[in-house]
Amino acid sequence: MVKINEDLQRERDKCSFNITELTTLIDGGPDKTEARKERENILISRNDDLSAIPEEYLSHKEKYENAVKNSVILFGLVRKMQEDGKTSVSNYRDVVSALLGSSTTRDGSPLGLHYIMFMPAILNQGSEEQQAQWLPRAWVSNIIGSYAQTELGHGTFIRGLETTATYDPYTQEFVLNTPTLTSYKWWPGGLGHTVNYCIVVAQLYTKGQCHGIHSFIVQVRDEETHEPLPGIKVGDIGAKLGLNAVNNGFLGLDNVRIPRTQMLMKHAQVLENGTYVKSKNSKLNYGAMVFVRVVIVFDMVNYLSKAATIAVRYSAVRRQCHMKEGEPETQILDYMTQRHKLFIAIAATHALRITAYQLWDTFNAVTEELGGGNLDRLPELHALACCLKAVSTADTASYVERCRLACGGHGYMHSSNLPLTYGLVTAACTYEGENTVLLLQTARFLVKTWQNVDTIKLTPTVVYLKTTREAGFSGKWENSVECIIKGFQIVAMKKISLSVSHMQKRISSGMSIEDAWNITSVQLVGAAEAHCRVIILQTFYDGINKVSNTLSPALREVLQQLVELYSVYWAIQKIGDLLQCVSISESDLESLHSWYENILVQLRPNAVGLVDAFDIRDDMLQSTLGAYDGRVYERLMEEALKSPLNAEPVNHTFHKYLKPFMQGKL
Ligand SMILES: CCCCCCCCCCCCCCCCCCCCCC(=O)SCCNC(=O)CCNC(=O)[C@H](O)C(C)(C)COP(=O)(O)OP(=O)(O)OC[C@H]1O[C@@H](n2cnc3c(N)ncnc32)[C@H](O)[C@@H]1OP(=O)(O)O
Ligand SMILES: Cc1cc2nc3c(=O)[nH]c(=O)nc-3n(C[C@H](O)[C@H](O)[C@H](O)COP(=O)(O)OP(=O)(O)OC[C@H]3O[C@@H](n4cnc5c(N)ncnc54)[C@H](O)[C@@H]3O)c2cc1C
Repeated sequence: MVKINEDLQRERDKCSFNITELTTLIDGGPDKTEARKERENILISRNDDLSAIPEEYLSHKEKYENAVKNSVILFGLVRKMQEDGKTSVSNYRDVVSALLGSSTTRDGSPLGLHYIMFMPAILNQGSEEQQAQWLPRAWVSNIIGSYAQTELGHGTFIRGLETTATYDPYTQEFVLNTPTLTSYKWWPGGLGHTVNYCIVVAQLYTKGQCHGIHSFIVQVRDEETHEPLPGIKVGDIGAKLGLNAVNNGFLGLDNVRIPRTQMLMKHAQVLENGTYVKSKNSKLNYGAMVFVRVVIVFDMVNYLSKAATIAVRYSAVRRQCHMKEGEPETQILDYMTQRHKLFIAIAATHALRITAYQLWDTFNAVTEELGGGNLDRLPELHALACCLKAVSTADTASYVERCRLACGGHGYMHSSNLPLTYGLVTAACTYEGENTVLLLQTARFLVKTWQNVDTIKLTPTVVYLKTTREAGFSGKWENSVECIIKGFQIVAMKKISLSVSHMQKRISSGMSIEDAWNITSVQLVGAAEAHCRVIILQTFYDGINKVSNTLSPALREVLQQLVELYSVYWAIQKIGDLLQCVSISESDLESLHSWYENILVQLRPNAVGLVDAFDIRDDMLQSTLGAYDGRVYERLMEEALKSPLNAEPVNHTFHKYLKPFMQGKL
């Protein structure tokens, strides 16, 4: 029996609520908790077979080779789960995300894109026949694919992609080319040396006309030998800030021919004679990106809960300085500044989780409507997915970095798992749509909505644009969560309204629409962010209220404290906006700060219980600082001893360089 650190045990003893009750709530029910644990048992059952060398000591090439070995073992387990009927499309998101978040794919997996984008793209954009042809083999990984959209010259502006797919009616084939250096595909995960197929996004030409970008299934390597096929130039793009096991690749195509049936044809088609049949909406071709933006929000929740668990447990174990002379050294968690750094990460994990589920439901509902030919809610889904992807990734990157800093020097160690975690989440600010660009997409939707606010039926997420303008809406400020949400609604409405009026003034004074948009775009990004904050705050508040009656009083109380903490934290962060838009007095401000301090005090005894409830086992957490038993110092030393430098008492460089240098001979 492993001894638990005494401080950590004391924290657990004083937790006021039932930790299992919260874990069950997070998972969505006892059956879901059980299923998750069973999946995790399966995932860690092969841990002994996985390479145990810490990744950070490996070369770029070794990292890749190690990642392939480990990923194959892990995804092999997923295949086994599929065969045993333990996975279905409905729980696939959880299965794959648990796997990608697991210890052995700590720095990403070269097989990830196959599950995250290759298969979803075929599901989303392939006709029924194409799905029947490709998915069965992809599902059991007989073929492995990637998603090749971004090029050396263009990532954001996908209408500007240069790769071409020209239809040849005589052979009924598409001929694919990357005619310039800037048209080389650049970034796709697993493309370097792992996958043998990929979705290539290219400009479609038929009968001499360009019809914009479409997706094609292209085989890049031989299924037996894995050699690149004729006309294919493929390789790894090199070392990156993080995700170094992902094997992101480049791809050049020189007159590569594929059958007509390998253009994904659910929404648009090219007939045998080369006739182009348009999609109902060209943006349906962007469906795979919308799906991934939705799952990224879930992914952020996983990483944030890990970082919070590591930093909170460590802060309970770590003692530094004396708050009062004569008393033992203080647990750093007792410093209010430390709680200020960490508790927001706990609250945000819950806020983002509830919002991610809501977004997932919207995505599924809209996808079903699209299937029936109803495209009405596509713009709202796109606007929602864009801003939630942007804000959840930016916030998570900043909270994870706070958690890392909150662990002092030890947070800088790879073995804490905080640097790698930061590397993973900060990548998400860029991939799948760079965050500023995505916020501008949401702003575009908000501007249009605002311009027609009195004439169109408003969808639920933007109804506040109208209600906030009704007489008496804001009322007198009081320090309550409801009032903060109303305050944020007014801020968002005013930011949108101001951006629109500034743009209109510029246009009236002779500026082009494009220039007016560009000059106003800093405000527009602020408006989109404010809108997103309204959505997260409201969804979190409603989500907790909805389940409140089903909870024990102790858990209800602590969850309400988290909702309060999240709201007050953001009210203080955005106090300038509130002061500008809402009548809030100096004394309101003072009591807002006192309220915040009170919640930090109230939450203190439950901090460790709250992160324990995330129920992340040590095998998944992989952190010297965050393990359940709190043996922080022992683990740090154990990990240090794994450094290859410690394998020999004297390194050969002493004799070769240091000694001659010290003797003045070099
Ligand atoms: C089998 C089950 C499987 C289950 C699997 C389970 C999975 C398990 C999960 C496990 C966890 C894993 C976590 C993830 C890890 C990720 C790994 C890393 C992956 C990274 C991959 C990548 O990184 S892959 C590349 C992504 N690369 C972009 O992301 C480019 C951004 N760039 C744009 O996306 C466009 O370029 C941009 C800006 C919109 C302008 O596009 P554009 O120029 O064509 O459009 P305009 O701006 O002119 O807009 C014209 C009108 O189109 C409207 N509109 C635009 N887009 C629309 C849309 N999508 N839907 C609807 N409407 C749309 C717009 O709102 C306008 O509407 P309106 O006219 O009415 O105002
Ligand atoms: C780790 C990682 C994995 C990836 N995986 C894949 C993959 O599997 N498949 C794939 O196809 N791609 C992948 N990508 C590529 C990714 O999708 C792009 O990098 C991303 O879409 C951003 O595009 P960009 O690099 O062209 O940035 P740019 O668009 O060049 O952005 C640079 C700057 O310009 C600004 N900017 C650009 N356009 C505008 C505008 N219209 N208005 C205002 N500002 C603007 C941006 O805000 C940013 O500050 C990956 C990227 C990373 C980092």
